[in-house]
Amino acid sequence: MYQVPDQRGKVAVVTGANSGTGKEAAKRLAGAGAHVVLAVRTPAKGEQARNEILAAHPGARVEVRRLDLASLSSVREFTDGLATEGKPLDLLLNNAGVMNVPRRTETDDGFELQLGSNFLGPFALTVQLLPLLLAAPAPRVATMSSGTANRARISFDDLQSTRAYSPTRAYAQSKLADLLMMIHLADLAAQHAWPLLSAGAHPGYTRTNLMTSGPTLNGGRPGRLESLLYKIVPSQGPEQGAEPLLYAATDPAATPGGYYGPRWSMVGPTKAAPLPRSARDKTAAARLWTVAERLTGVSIQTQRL
Ligand SMILES: NC(=O)c1ccc[n+]([C@@H]2O[C@H](COP(=O)([O-])OP(=O)(O)OC[C@H]3O[C@@H](n4cnc5c(N)ncnc54)[C@H](O)[C@@H]3O)[C@@H](O)[C@H]2O)c1
Repeated sequence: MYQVPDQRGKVAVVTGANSGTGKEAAKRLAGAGAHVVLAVRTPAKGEQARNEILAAHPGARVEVRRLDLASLSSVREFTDGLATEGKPLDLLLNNAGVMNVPRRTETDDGFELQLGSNFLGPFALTVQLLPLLLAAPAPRVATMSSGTANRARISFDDLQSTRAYSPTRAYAQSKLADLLMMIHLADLAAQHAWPLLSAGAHPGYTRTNLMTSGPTLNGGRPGRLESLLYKIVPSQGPEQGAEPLLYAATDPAATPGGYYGPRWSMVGPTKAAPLPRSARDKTAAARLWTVAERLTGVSIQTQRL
């Protein structure tokens, strides 16, 4: 089991912290002494997670705040709330995500739902939190991707899947976009000499709500083939699934632009997972960052850094 180093005195935001790997990461950070903000779409579910964390770690500092990554105004409300309080932010864990949404759906802002929730919302969140992150001595942004990013491509000519929608392709694209964001943020940190470390993770096949609330290999209800695959493909619990993300967020050996995977896939978490070839394309990373700035209206130039 990965031992999270002492986090006393640190403030952490974990998105999607009411379930799965997010709840586990929040629990482990709180157990290591961090003040953890559970950033959740449904506050009642966040309160339930908070109670569970407090039951495991009485006296832990855990608070619930509403954040809907599928809404830029909700992201703005969330970051404005933290900015008003002005506490430096040590850790941001971009964990939340939706997978294989069966039919093309749009966010409040007109983005394809998986791109919006998994990438554009987290992009706006990350950039808007930069002033608080850069006020901390050694801030980190850890971003959750997925093994599906390995076979993804960014369709710059149809980013929002308006011409053709495939649940799995749109999910994989959003997770590759997460990796490109992580890489470009690491490059920006180097360029600007920020002390910020940006690293990525993928959990490996993990038994969470993501796997049980509808998503399947074909984006519909699990068929016989999927049900069989779920039984035979090795999977793990959220306790293990959260570890690569926790490693990226807290381990002294994690490196800028590092990418960490599960132990059983023989690539980590103490060793970097191989970055998919498409995630090593720095031109694509810079291009996607510019597209995200245009789509969200959020950029580092408009932040007080
Ligand atoms: N479970 C796996 O096998 C697996 C594999 C690869 C990658 N992942 C990634 O791991 C991350 C965590 O997923 P999980 O497996 O714990 O599943 P999960 O469904 O338990 O957790 C996802 C969380 O994201 C939250 N979320 C979804 N949309 C949101 C929104 N618009 N605003 C705020 N929160 C939102 C959900 O409420 C939930 O708390 C995701 O990014 C997912 O893509 C999971």
